[in-house]
Amino acid sequence: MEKDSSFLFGGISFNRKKFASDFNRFKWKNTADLAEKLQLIEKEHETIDNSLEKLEFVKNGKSEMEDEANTSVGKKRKRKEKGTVSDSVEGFAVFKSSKLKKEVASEENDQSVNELVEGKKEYFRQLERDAIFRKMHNIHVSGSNVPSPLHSFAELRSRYKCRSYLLRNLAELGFKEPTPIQRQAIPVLLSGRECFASAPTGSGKTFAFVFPILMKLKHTSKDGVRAVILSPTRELASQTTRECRKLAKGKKFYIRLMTKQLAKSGDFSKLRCDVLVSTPLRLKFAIRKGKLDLSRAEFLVLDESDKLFEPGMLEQVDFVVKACTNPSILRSLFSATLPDIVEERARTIMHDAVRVIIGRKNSASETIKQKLVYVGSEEGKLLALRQSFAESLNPPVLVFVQNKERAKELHDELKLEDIRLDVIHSDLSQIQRENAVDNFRAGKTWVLIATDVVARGMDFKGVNCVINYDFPDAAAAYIHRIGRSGRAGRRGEAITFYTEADIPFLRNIANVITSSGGEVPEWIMSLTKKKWRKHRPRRETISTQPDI
Ligand SMILES: Nc1ncnc2c1ncn2[C@@H]1O[C@H](COP(=O)(O)OP(=O)(O)OP(=O)(O)O)[C@@H](O)[C@H]1O
Repeated sequence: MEKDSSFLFGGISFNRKKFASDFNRFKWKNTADLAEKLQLIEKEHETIDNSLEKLEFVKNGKSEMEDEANTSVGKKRKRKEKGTVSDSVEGFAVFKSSKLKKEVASEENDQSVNELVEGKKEYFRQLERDAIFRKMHNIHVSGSNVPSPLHSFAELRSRYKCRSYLLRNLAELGFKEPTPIQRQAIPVLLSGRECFASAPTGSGKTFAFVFPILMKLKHTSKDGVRAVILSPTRELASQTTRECRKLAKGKKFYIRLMTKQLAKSGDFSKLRCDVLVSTPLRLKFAIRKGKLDLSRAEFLVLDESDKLFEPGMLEQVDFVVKACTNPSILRSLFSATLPDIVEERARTIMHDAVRVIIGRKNSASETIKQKLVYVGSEEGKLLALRQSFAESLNPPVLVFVQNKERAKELHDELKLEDIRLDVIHSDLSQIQRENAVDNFRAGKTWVLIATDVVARGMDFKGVNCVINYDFPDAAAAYIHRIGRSGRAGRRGEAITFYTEADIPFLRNIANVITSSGGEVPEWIMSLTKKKWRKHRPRRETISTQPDI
């Protein structure tokens, strides 16, 4: 396990007045400013180092700071998320200002004390470097002893002895730099720590959990399942399996998708499986029916964890979690939206987990231009959609509706037009759903009408525009739907139609828009925020055809 750590100052409060000079030293505005501060800090180390050597607690080999920090770990979590002065740097300022004034012990030094002092000095430098680096990449962490973030993929070899095949595969995929979530979540998992992670849509969370699994597995399974990844939909499970295979290319890992056939096949006693990707229901079925044994699983990932914790899925997830009985299993939760309630629930099953948040929690990707469009009525929506297609259809476009009935209606309404159109919803067969996804991916379909079955996790490259034909039923649904566009740093667009029925919930979406840098009219911001449960109003039919 790694030695690097930043928990020491996790909970020390910071008096800005008292330590104004220290505070100003760490008050930065931009990346260039940060680099300058880094240099400044390096210079100041000499003075600090000299003083450090004289401290009694260092001589005694006992870290008073650790004790001090341990008493208040977690207190600053809220403040951390706001992205104020980075935690360890802040703590360092406190330490520097208070400890240096303390009594100084005798000048006698022996070699072991020197070594200890050297170790401490390097440790502080590392804390500062980590804090600054995290600040630059908008990474917020909490938890004890958080491993240093990755500066490059090459570091995976020097720090973790990463196998060449993995680095080769990353290069073949065209990945030059780790994304912020990969920079922090990969070291956390590789250090054997459990993890809650939240990062914007399209920011590379899949590889952030797949990579450490493949690295840790090393050899192919002789029997049993070694890693389990749960996804809320079949489409996402299938995509994750494919991504996992891409990264494992050249290595004979057994990476399996729990299909209906496999779930029904019965005898899992001889199953060799390194990574098993499944929806919770299929896995529960397989455990029950086929006596699939997960007792040796070393990893459990709950992808789109907030969705998995919703009623309806929670019971199945709970069943799977309980079936993974290996006491040293590493569990991790990933999602672009991670409500506090999910974290609280998850904490009950996790041990000493590290929390990694990229940017602001529960916000949309900043690369998406978001627009709200008033359409008055259902009829108005159809007119607005036709008009937008006529004026500026820029495929691929995803159109989200409230339910499968409405998906069918809108498809029927538009299918005779000169647009390559398709539809996906849960009433279609597995093959039909797969074809719809494949054709959209391949560019054969220009416009895909969809329910929320493809709202989460699906990585359709280059979706130019997401249209919320029907207003989403929650802020999280909005963030995930529009996140099918603007992925991996690309630009995207999201248009949300709203009618009178949706106005009470407009402010919630407006907040998401403003928190990701967008603008909304003043009158919307002055609406009161309505606490929403699922907003699924009864809507008039889309169909303009007379009933026969
Ligand atoms: N380091 C990287 N450099 C460049 N592209 C990357 C990198 N890591 C992942 N990607 C690409 O970014 C895209 C989005 O990744 P991914 O699907 O993992 O996002 P996500 O964060 O899981 O999104 P969502 O919240 O919607 O599930 C994918 O096409 C993936 O191949």
